[in-house]
Amino acid sequence: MENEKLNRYLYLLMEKNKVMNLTAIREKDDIIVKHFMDSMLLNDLLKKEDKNIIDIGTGAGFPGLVLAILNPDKNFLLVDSVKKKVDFLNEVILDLNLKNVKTSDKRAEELIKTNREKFDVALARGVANLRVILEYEIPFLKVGGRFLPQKLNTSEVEESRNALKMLNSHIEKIHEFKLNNTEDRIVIEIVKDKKTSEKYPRKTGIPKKNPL
Ligand SMILES: C[S@@+](CC[C@H](N)C(=O)[O-])C[C@H]1O[C@@H](n2cnc3c(N)ncnc32)[C@H](O)[C@@H]1O
Repeated sequence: MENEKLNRYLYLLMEKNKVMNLTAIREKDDIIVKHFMDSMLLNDLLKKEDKNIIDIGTGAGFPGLVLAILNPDKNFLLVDSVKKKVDFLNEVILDLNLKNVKTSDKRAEELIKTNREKFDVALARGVANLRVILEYEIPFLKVGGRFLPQKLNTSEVEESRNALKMLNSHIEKIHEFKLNNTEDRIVIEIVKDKKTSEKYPRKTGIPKKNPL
């Protein structure tokens, strides 16, 4: 059942990619490894009690839509500020009859106004530097919630110390994976310790222009 849905999603992605630039990765086997398997690395890090999950800058649905298919008992909000990408996500959600996924084409800095401290888990893959995505994501988390950004290595961790402090969060663990038994991948497990000041995230564009 899940496999059928993942296959259909792969098919819809490849079809749409012929007419619009959803992903620069075009070969089927590469899409399976670099998008689908890479997203699945997160699955074992999700806990039974994680019910509400947000994926900011999801693009064509990675990692959020893959995880939503694998976890029909959890609610996912997939966010991307590019409307045509969200239109594609909505087509897939309708086609696969997914009941646990909602979408938004707002920027994170706008969407926060109605979604502050509502999520158990936040996700981001390939969206921006760790310092920047911390400011986008931590305000959406409940106290005790976890942000699980995917990165290729730990090079952005040191310069993110100030952002972690300002956002009352700490790194709990760095999880190391081998994608397809070859490429290194990491997931940084970040826990929110206390409420986030209402001044974060700052206005649209500022987190990226002038990171914490
Ligand atoms: C490089 S793509 C990565 C897409 C997907 N996560 C993946 O790994 O294939 C980054 C996406 O983040 C979106 N994005 C960047 N900043 C954003 C923000 N502040 N709010 C919402 N979406 C944002 C962009 O529109 C873009 O589609």
